[in-house]
Amino acid sequence: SSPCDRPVPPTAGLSHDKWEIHPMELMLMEELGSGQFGVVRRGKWRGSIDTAVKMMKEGTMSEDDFIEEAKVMTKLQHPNLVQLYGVCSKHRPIYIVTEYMKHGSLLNYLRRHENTLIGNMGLLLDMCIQVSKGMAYLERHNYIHRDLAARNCLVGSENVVKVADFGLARYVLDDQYTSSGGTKFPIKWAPPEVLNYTRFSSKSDVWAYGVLMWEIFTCGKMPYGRLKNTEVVERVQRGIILEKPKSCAKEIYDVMKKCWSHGPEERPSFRVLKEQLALVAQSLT
Ligand SMILES: CN1CCN(C(=O)c2ccc(Nc3nc(-c4cccc(NC(=O)c5ccc(C(C)(C)C)cc5)c4)cn4ccnc34)cc2)CC1
Repeated sequence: SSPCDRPVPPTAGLSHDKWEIHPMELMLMEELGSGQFGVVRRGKWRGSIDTAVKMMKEGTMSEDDFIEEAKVMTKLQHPNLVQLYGVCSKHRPIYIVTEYMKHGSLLNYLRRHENTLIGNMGLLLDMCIQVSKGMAYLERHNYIHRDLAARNCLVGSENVVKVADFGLARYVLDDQYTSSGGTKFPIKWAPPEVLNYTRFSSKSDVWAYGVLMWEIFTCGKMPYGRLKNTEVVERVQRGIILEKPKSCAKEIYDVMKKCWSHGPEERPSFRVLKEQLALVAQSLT
């Protein structure tokens, strides 16, 4: 009988919680660092797969909501997104298991390699293009990052750059991070509509992407230098934008400026950004 005749047993797909990783299959190795969530360690999954394991400090995130969302996140797959392999949610702290990126955060990579990167506009532009591809994929899937920045991108072998921790911001419990008045809120990557109404969208990700481009072309400088958050909010609302980085071609700065259009609808989509940057890359070769 053809499959459509046979009733599907109600347990189909539930038994293999493919987003659930058995801790016995994970071998934890050296610490990679710690974020506001707790410790992140390198791991081996099923003996051979390199992973990064976030061990979520209790009380830092709404775990049940995240575990539910993880089922969706594991389905988001793209060469420029850090792949979520799954979660270990049957114990505390829960573990978030992703693919491993051996060169760490893009921000640290830019700062560490400033001398070799600063003159290599082609490589810096390629990093921007890689991020725009990952973000265009998220945009196509109506998935908003909410904290796109060089610190939340990672570098792997052969200068591959991937976007990490997309959507994770929604599960952070620390309201110093979640409320726009909080000390940990990423003010310098936020557009006017987020500063005023915390209205997140793929177009607010595009604003943050413009700041990320600025971080890449300054090899990891802090946007707006040492200005206080209140001073940055005031400038952004008055339409004052970041200056052109020294080693950045005018055509590239023109793209950044479009990302910082005051109204979200005036900003290009990631689909358009990706195409515009590919044209700029062609014109520079
Ligand atoms: C030669 N260098 C030596 C030093 N070095 C390293 O030690 C190093 C090497 C590889 C690293 N890789 C990874 N590191 C991490 C990592 C490490 C520390 C902290 C974090 N991030 C977090 O814990 C974190 C991320 C996002 C968030 C928000 C607020 C957005 C929700 C909160 C917390 C990630 C995650 N990864 C996912 C895939 N690969 C990695 C990290 C560091 C880099 C290479």
